[in-house]
Amino acid sequence: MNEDVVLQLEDVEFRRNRRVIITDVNLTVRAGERWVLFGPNGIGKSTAVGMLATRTFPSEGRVFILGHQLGKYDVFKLRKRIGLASADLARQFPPFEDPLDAVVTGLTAVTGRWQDTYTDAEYERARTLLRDFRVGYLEGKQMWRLSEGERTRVLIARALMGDPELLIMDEPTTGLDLGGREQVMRTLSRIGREDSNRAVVLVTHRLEEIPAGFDRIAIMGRKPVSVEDATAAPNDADGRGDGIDAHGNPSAGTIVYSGSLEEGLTDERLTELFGMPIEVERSHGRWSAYAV
Ligand SMILES: Nc1ncnc2c1ncn2[C@@H]1O[C@H](COP(=O)(O)OP(=O)(O)OP(=O)(O)O)[C@@H](O)[C@H]1O
Repeated sequence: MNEDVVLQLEDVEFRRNRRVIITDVNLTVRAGERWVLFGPNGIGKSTAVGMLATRTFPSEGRVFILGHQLGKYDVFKLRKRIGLASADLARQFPPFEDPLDAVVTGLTAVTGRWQDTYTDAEYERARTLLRDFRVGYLEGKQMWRLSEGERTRVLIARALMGDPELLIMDEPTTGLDLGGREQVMRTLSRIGREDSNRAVVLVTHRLEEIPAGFDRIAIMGRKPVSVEDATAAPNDADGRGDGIDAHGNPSAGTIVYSGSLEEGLTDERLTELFGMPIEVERSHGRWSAYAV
């Protein structure tokens, strides 16, 4: 595989309880690229991220991360090279963990300090990161007491702790107030524009939260259900039950577009994706979209 390929998903499918959640997912992310993974609620973005972060395995297809095939290489080694900020990860911290420890353990990718030890310099870096996100005052507190916004900032600081080759952020601005969101956006824009080989994947369902420097997008939508697999819905003129499979589940999510952000975010594509007329706008370098 080409050396600068950081992530490669080949015909990936993920199934649970007889339901196909995502299918036919193909994506290549190279060193230094900044990607947005975009799509409506429940389409499978976090499911895909679970694989990119080595937390779940595909039911079909192959996932390569930093040159290694998922399932055929030690995930603990891989995790040390990946920075992750996600709500799933946030739930894994022991409730009484000191936020400073939650950040410094980003180096070893464990949740919950146990027998691992860190140097003074590493702790100093963790403190600096906390201060960068204006939550230096959280040192000595307990994770379970943090507000959602504080927890988010701790998570991003942790994701950056190991200077990772691959940075994955799943909805990093969830729960933040306006000031907090804009502050995280500033940091993400800095990461987006930094001159480095770091590959970054940012998951969002809000166009307003695409930071500067992110110039590629993978858009997830529903794969059309084949006529044989569709369930007839009572008021459905063509008797297909749009987007509902034979078990009554929504049809699988897939990547319907990947490439340049500017070419991807069109009125037509979002109108089709959300099933209503949408107009996309861009001002002050930021994107937004409204139903018209
Ligand atoms: N382990 C699982 N078992 C069964 N169903 C699952 C599992 N994980 C996810 N799902 C289902 O798969 C679908 C996709 O979920 P996922 O969280 O990946 O979507 P998402 O695009 O991240 O959504 P959101 O934008 O709302 O966070 C949902 O319908 C969810 O209920």
